[in-house]
Amino acid sequence: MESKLYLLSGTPGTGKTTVAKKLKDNNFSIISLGDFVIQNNLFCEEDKKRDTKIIDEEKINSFFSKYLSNNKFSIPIIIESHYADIIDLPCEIAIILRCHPQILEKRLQSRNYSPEKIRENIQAELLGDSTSHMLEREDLIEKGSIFEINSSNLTIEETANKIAEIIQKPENFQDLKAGWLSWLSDPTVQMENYLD
Ligand SMILES: Nc1ncnc2c1ncn2[C@@H]1O[C@H](COP(=O)(O)OP(=O)(O)OP(=O)(O)O)[C@@H](O)[C@H]1O
Repeated sequence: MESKLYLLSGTPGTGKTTVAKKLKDNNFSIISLGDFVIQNNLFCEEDKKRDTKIIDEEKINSFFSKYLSNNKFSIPIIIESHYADIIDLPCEIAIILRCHPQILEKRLQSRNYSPEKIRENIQAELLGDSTSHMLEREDLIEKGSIFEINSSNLTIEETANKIAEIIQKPENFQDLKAGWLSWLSDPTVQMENYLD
């Protein structure tokens, strides 16, 4: 039997990589899509202005699909990336990590990101871009299997455990179905600090 696929998305800095490392202990294989793309050079062009490379979604999907067929996985696979939604193979569940903008700002500052890059990422989190992208996946919407976790006040371990629990029994987490969280209507978010 083929291994089941799960998607873990969220704005950079929300904790996907850190939490995914913990999930390895819960018997999941982890694939960091960002590393996979770099290792296999799955880019189509360079955005010189933003000093970044543009990913080639078609190439990623065809390469990834071959990679899964050539490597037999015996345990479920979690694909983590802020663009995990682009994976067009059948997936069981998608989970989006969310983080309070003020906490995210501190985390991104500690990465020495430029003020523009921090602002861009916080705006993406404020607007729930990762959730919106995932909600374009009709297959997952039909199954009602897109969830959001607010990890702002959770430890890394608690976040990892919550992910494992959702995967095990999604029916117990109806309250976490995508759309429940909006920073835009949260009075603790100082919107004027982040919007242009
Ligand atoms: N509850 C928490 N869950 C996840 N990360 C946390 C938590 N509390 C603090 N952190 C810290 O936040 C940072 C998250 O960074 P991480 O690289 O895991 O984010 P990411 O979402 O994978 O970012 P990117 O998309 O850029 O890879 C880490 O330094 C981690 O230690």
